Amino acid sequence: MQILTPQVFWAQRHGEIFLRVELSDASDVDISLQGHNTLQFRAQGHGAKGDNQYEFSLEFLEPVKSEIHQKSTQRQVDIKIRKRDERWWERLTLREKKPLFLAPDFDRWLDESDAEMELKAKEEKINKISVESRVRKDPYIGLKKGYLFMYNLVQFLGFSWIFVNMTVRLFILGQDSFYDTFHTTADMMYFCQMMAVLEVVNPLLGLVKTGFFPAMIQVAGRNVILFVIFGCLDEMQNKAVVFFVFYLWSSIEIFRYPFYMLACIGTDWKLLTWLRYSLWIPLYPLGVVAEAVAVIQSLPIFDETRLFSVPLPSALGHSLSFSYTLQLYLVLMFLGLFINFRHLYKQRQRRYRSRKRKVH
Ligand SMILES: CCCCCCCCCCCCC[C@@H](O)CC(=O)SCCNC(=O)CCNC(=O)[C@H](O)C(C)(C)COP(=O)(O)OP(=O)(O)OC[C@H]1O[C@@H](n2cnc3c(N)ncnc32)[C@H](O)[C@@H]1OP(=O)(O)O
Repeated sequence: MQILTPQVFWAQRHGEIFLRVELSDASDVDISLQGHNTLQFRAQGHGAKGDNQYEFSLEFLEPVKSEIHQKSTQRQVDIKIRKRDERWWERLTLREKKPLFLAPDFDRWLDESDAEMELKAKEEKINKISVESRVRKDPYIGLKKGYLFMYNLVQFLGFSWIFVNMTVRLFILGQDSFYDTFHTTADMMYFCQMMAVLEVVNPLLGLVKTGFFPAMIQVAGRNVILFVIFGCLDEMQNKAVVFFVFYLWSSIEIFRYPFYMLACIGTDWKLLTWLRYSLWIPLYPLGVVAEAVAVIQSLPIFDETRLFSVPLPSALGHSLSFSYTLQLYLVLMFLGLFINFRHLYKQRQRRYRSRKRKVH
């Protein structure tokens, strides 16, 4: 019987070689590896020269792994071989001159960059599945999401009430509304800012990805202004600065909390996301300036009332006014502004960089 060579088509990926042997109804298929890189193929089948014994040998460019996957169908024999080192080969065979029976398999053919993209897509899919399965493993995920959703909803309603109340009063009373902001909205602001302490607790419990430090600066900074400067000094409560501080705080929160609520249910509204990650740019410095004005206005009042002053030994004078602590706090405020401004800038970059990557 005449021994012939079948037509063989090939393609590669970074880790594998695919061979397609054009032999129908193949039987007695014998595929073996000699050394680390020479494949021997022998089979009985129907090829270009009819029913015959067909065989070929291929000496690969680089070593391959010993296990060979083979599948014979009515039309062809498919062979998959793993490369020993996962890298792109510039050709299939050690000899530069390609054997006549060998041709590219255009059904499977990819050039190096396309194969890399395919590899990356596969890796991303595997990562996504492993992240999803990790997430699915958390039995309390529903409870955590439910708690966060409710927390954000309550804060959203609280700050919306303050914002709407102040806006309506501004339209009706004009500038006069500045002076009784505290008396009309303080109870709700106390409630919202006390609840906001949870924003420091949540990252500690691993419920949100927020940094603990930025959240602490934010909550502690506002609560000093609300509970110490406005809350403890009656003289501060009817000043116009209360209006500006409360208005600036609530202007961001009526967008930030609904943004978080949507995040809890896996939804994202482009405009809301943009507002959450952009409004702080003018509002944050304005807020810090308004808070600084409130602190400066309170200094003479603390000096006069001696509230929170620290008694000193008589040799050093009467007592140390709390206004000195507040002067130090003023410096800390601008340091806090810098830290949180940088944090928010990074969050914005991260959000828009990762979104751009998802689009392409
Ligand atoms: C006595 C000691 C005193 C020490 C302090 C001294 C310094 C004081 C200086 C204080 C200056 C304060 C000035 C300030 O009060 C002025 C104003 O506020 S003016 C108004 C403008 N303000 C703002 O715009 C700031 C608003 N606040 C914030 O943005 C946050 O509080 C802040 C911590 C600053 C940043 O937020 P965060 O880090 O959380 O960023 P993200 O929104 O991107 O969230 C990160 C990821 O976590 C998820 N997340 C966060 N929280 C929740 C939640 N409640 N529910 C659900 N999910 C949440 C969020 O979705 C993000 O997830 P992902 O990355 O998957 O998108």
